[in-house]
Amino acid sequence: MNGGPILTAAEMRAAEQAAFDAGVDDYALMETAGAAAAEIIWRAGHKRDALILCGPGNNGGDGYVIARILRDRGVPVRVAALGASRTLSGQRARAAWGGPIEDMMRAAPATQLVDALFGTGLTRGLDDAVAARLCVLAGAAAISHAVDVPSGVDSDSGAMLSAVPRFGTCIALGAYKPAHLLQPAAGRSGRLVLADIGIAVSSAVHRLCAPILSTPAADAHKYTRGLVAVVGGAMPGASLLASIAAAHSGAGSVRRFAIDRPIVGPHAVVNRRIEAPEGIGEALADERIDVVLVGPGLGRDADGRARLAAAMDAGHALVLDADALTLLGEEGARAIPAGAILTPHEGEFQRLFGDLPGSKIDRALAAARRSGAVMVYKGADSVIAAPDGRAAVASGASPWLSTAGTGDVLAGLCAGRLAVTGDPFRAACEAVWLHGEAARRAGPAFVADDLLGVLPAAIAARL
Ligand SMILES: NC(=O)C1=CN([C@@H]2O[C@H](COP(=O)(O)OP(=O)(O)OC[C@H]3O[C@@H](n4cnc5c(N)ncnc54)[C@H](O)[C@@H]3O)[C@@H](O)[C@H]2O)[C@@H](O)CC1
Ligand SMILES: [K+]
Repeated sequence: MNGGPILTAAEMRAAEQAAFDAGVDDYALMETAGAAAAEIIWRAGHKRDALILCGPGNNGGDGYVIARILRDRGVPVRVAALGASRTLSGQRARAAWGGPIEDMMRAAPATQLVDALFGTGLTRGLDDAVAARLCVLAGAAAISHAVDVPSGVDSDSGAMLSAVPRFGTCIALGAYKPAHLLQPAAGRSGRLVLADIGIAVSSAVHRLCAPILSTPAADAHKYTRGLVAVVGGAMPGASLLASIAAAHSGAGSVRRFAIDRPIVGPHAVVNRRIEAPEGIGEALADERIDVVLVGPGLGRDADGRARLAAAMDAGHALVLDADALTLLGEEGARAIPAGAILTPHEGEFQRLFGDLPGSKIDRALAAARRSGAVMVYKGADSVIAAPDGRAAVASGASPWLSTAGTGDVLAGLCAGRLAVTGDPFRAACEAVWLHGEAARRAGPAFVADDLLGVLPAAIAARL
């Protein structure tokens, strides 16, 4: 499930330094980076006229290398700079370009725009006039590329420090950076391409990619494939959605303990009506239960609180979602059993953990460490984080997922995959991927129920 390491600016600099220490020449690295980017730009634009914007640092240096290579291939290239080059490699690349250099504020637009103003070294937002000019030039181009990161985004957090135009493509140099996957910065590029610049990079934080799933063993039976219990409450629909998602996730068996007995839904989900919260503990006292999911449709009243307490006291692996997270956030101190999966959205996360510092990745990792649970910190850029420091960031989620009930489906998938794998981090990664894939297959304007029907196909694609 490792779709490529994600490095902060400091980690990237350390990886580059390790390469320099091993004898790699720093200008040679800039030539490699520029050549890799130029190849991607060439494939998209061929001989269409291009304007390359070059900043004062090494990102600008990459820009001069790109300009020279494209010019040598016959592309009509113009270069516009934002002041002088301040790094030795940048100065060398600028000299090797050797052509005219326009003032960025006066340069006319071109069919292709390449933004090599600032990369991982950006320390503050661009001046308003510069940011506005960048937006005009990018908006006027038919094809636009951001080199490493779009200028104006904070590489480590994905925050926008000044106005950032939308680019057709962002070329990540050597490794992904948090800004490539975290919002709002991630939303400023239509396409993300990773360019290999030949240096070794590694991180415990990576981009989420498609999982490899397996079919049940030949001698499997329903209990060896995982038994999920879903504790419902006030709102029947939510726990039913979660239960059916769990049943379609590969788990062997799903039981739902709720106040209602639904008249719809698959007969394969065993529904037991338990009106009094006291009955939950007894229903969960079955050692064959692998995972308990509680939260979707639970309710936040005393009844919901009692059901949550019974679920948490039962001693099974836990998935906590929705109302369970709100109740926990209100109670504050109640210990979350180790090995649980928590699926908070932004508001629930804040209530549980307060204002943690750093990027969404940093916050998810801190919450995982603090609670001992795997975090599925949801959103357009879901971050899955484990207490041991591993994290995965999902990108490209369908915006149609922002509809009622999709969180219940995700929670059910987490529970089902946890029952199958017994590994909370792996289960959470698989669940988030399956959820995104189901949404992609469901197309536009789906309702959460539609995800259920496409889950088997999403799983089939990964067997
Ligand atoms: N370190 C290396 O050897 C390599 C770096 N590469 C490129 O270099 C980039 C990082 O280079 P740098 O560290 O030089 O950083 P940048 O090129 O992002 O720019 C840093 C420079 O801009 C100034 N600056 C920062 N924010 C500013 C603002 N808002 N307005 C005006 N000036 C501002 C800084 O004082 C510094 O001089 C990467 O993103 C990548 O594109 C690649 O060439 C691969 C090799
Ligand atoms: K850039």
